[in-house]
Amino acid sequence: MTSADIKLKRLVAATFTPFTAEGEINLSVIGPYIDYLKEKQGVDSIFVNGTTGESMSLSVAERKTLAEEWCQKAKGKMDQVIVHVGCLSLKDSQELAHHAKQIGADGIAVIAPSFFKPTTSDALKKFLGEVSSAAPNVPFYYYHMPATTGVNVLARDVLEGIEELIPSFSGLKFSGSDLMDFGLCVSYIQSHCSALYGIDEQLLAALPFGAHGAVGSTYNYLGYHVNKLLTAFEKGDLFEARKIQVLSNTLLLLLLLLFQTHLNKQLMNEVSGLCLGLPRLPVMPCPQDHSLRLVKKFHSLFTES
Ligand SMILES: CC(=O)N[C@@H]([C@@H](O)[C@H](O)[C@H](O)CO)[C@@H](O)CC(=O)C(=O)O
Repeated sequence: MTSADIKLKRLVAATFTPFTAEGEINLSVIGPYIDYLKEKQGVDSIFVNGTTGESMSLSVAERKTLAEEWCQKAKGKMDQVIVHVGCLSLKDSQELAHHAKQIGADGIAVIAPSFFKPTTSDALKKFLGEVSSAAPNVPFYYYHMPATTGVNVLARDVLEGIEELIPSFSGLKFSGSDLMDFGLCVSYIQSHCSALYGIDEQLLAALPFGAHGAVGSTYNYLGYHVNKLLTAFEKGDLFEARKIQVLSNTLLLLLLLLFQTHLNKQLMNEVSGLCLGLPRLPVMPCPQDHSLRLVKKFHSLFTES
């Protein structure tokens, strides 16, 4: 049995891209980062070069180098590495998809292009199909994120008939707040496919709709706690599950009030002790007073209780 036969479930950390002080990608942190996720957060799968990983600010060459390192260092440690290969250019996406296949990625994910936007589900499906044709046997995930891409096509319309176009279709990462659409996607997909929810602050609401797991940035530093939320939900202990969701949302409320990718990354730097560096422009570095407030909140909620 290969990892491709194993359904993607539970928590998947959307990883940050480590940068050096000079703003170059920093491969040396990736090994320790994977160990940290596994040992301290109980996270067994990763989603690399996504939104949290600032993929759209990386060159194709950087994305390849990073994907290679993540896959190599994750071998024998992580269950699955999903490489996001979506780009504005179909050619770039195909090149990354083909590369992901060569390096043995467990899956690829593709977000809708957001400059020239597909305006119909058919146009979007055609784009996704063309990307997957560059890596035909690699499990394929559609990455739905309408608020960020501005592509307001219902996910269930994208999924309709997708297996004919993409035989390797394996599921979707749904980073949208329309739970009706999400629920319909869950009921539509085949049993070997995964529906992964991507708005961390609403995870508990997505579980009764049938989410098989979740992909998100906060599982980098809250994985340990959110794993307990999943277990509580599975046991039917909604009181405990709600308690954990509210605790994590109390932190996220502050994060969202001040939100920018920079803060999220800074929080991960502080909590994990890893040196992931600053984000890349146009994302600005985190003002120190914000980061101090956030770290204080994190400790008061999660380490002092
Ligand atoms: C807009 C955004 O960054 N969304 C995050 C969430 O995990 C998000 O950070 C979290 O829900 C806090 O708002 C993920 O959906 C993104 C993600 O999984 C990725 O990095 O590809």
